[in-house]
Amino acid sequence: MTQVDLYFSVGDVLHAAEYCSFRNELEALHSVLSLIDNRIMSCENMLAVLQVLRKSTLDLIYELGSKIRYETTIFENINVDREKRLLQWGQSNGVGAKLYLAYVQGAGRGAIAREDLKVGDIALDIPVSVIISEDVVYESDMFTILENINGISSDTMLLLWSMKEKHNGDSRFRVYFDTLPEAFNTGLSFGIDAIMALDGTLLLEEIVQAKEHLRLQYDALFPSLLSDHPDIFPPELYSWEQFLWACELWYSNGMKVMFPDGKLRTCLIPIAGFLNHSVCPHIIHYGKVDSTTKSLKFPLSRPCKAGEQCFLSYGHLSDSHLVTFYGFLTQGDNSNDVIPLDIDVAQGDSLKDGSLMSNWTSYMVRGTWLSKNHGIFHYGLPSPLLDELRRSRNPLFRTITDTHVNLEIELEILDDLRSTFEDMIETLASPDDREHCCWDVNLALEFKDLQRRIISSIVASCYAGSKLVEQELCKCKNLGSYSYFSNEQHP
Ligand SMILES: C[S@@+](CC[C@H](N)C(=O)[O-])C[C@H]1O[C@@H](n2cnc3c(N)ncnc32)[C@H](O)[C@@H]1O
Repeated sequence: MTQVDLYFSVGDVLHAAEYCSFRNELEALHSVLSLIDNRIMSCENMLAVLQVLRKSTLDLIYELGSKIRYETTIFENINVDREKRLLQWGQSNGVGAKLYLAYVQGAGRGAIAREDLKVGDIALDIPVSVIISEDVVYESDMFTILENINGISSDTMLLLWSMKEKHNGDSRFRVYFDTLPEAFNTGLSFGIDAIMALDGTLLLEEIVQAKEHLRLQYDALFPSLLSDHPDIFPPELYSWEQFLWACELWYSNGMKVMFPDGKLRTCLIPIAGFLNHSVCPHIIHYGKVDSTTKSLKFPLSRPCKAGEQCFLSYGHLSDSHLVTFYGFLTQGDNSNDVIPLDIDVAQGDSLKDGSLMSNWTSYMVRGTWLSKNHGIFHYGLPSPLLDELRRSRNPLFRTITDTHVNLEIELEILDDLRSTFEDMIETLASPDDREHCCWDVNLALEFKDLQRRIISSIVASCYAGSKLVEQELCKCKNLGSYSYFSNEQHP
C-alpha cells in the first residue's frame, strides 16, 4: 500500500477488506501468486493444495480484471510504418514481442496484444543492448567535456546526448528516434492561456515551478557550452525549445531500470516506450534486468485478450503529475488524486502576546466516492483529518472508537470543512464553450473539471454528514444528552 492509501484507510477498519485501488489489489494478489509459485517449485508435498490455492488466486485475478473494460478504439487507417520498422529492428536485435503497435484513440500510439495473453506471459522482452542508458553518453565524444562540468548528473548528460542524437543520420538508434513525435504536448509546453486557465488550482504553481527549474538548468549550461565547444554542441541543436523537447521526452518516456550491477538508471526503452499508462494496468512488475538473459521483461500481472490494448503502470501518479510530465489525465478513478489541506492546529501554549502558538499540519482529502464508509463519524472523509479537527476542539479526544463523541463538535467540523471547500469551488469556474480551445487549454480545463468533481463530492459529503449528525442529535436531545459513546451506539 502506498502512504496515501494507508492514510485514507486509517480508521476505516470496517471496510479495510475492500480494496481502495485496483493496482494495489492486483499487486497483492500477484504477490500471493508468486509466493505460491515459489513454494510449488521448492516443495514436493502439499502440491495438490498449493495447486488449488494457485487456481483460486488466479480466479481472483481474472475476476478483478473482468470488472474493468476500457474499450480501446484502434485507428487502423493511420500509417504505422515507422513503428513497424522499429518493431522489425527490435526483433532483429533480439526483442521478443507479443504486442503490435497502433494508433489508439486519445493516446497517440499504443501496444496491442497479438494473442490472448495469460498471467505470467512475457509481453515484451527487451535485450539490454537496445536500451538507451547512460552508457551511450560514455561512448560519445561529448563525455570528455561533460564529465568536467561540476555536479552534472547522468540524466542531464543523457538529455544533451539525445538532443544531438535525434539529428544523427548514422545513429544506432535512428529507427527509434524516427518514431518520436515532434511535440510532446505535456504541461511543460502549456502556453500562457492554459496556465491562466489553471487559476485556482495547485497545478498552476507546479507547472510554473517545474518550468523555472528547467530554465535554470538550461541557463547554467548554455550558452557557455556552445561557445566553448561549438564542434561538439552545434548551437542550432541546443535552443531552449529543443532542450524542453528533450526534457519532455525523458519525463514522458524515461523508465527507471535496475541493472545487474545494482545501479538504477533512467533509460529510454524502444518498443516498451509505446505502452500507455492505466490505473488498471496489465503490467506492474518490470524494471529489473534479468541477469541470466541480460534482458528486461514485461510480464503480465493480469490477462490481456488479443486485440486489447496492453497497459503499463507508470507508478502511483496523481493526475497533476501526469498532466505536467506526460500531458494526459487518467481514465477512471485515480486514488492518487488528493487535495492537500494545511490546517493550523493551535497549541495550548500561548506566545508572549497572549496569542496561541500556531502549528501547521498537512492533511489530504480526495474524492469521497472512493470511500466505502459514509456513515456517521466517517462521512466518506479521511479519519486522520477528522480526528485532528476533533482534537483541536476537544483535547481529551483520542479516537472515534473509544471516545465520548460530542455531536455539536461534529456539526462544527463538518460546517467548517464544507465552507472551506465551497470557497475552493468558487475559484474553479471554467467556460462551457471549449470547441475552439487549443489542446493545452482543453487539458487545463479538463483538469479543473476533475478538481471540481473532487471538491463537490467533499462538499456533498459534508452536507450528508451534517444531516446524519443532526438526526442523531435530535435523538440524543430527546434522551437529554448531546453526546454518546460512538462504539456503543454503532456496533
Ligand atoms: C511512454 S509514452 C507511450 C506511447 C505514446 N502513446 C506514443 O504515442 O508515443 C507516454 C505518453 O503516452 C501518452 N499516454 C500514455 N498513457 C496514456 C493514457 N492513458 N491516456 C492518454 N495518453 C496516454 C501520453 O502522451 C504520454 O506522455
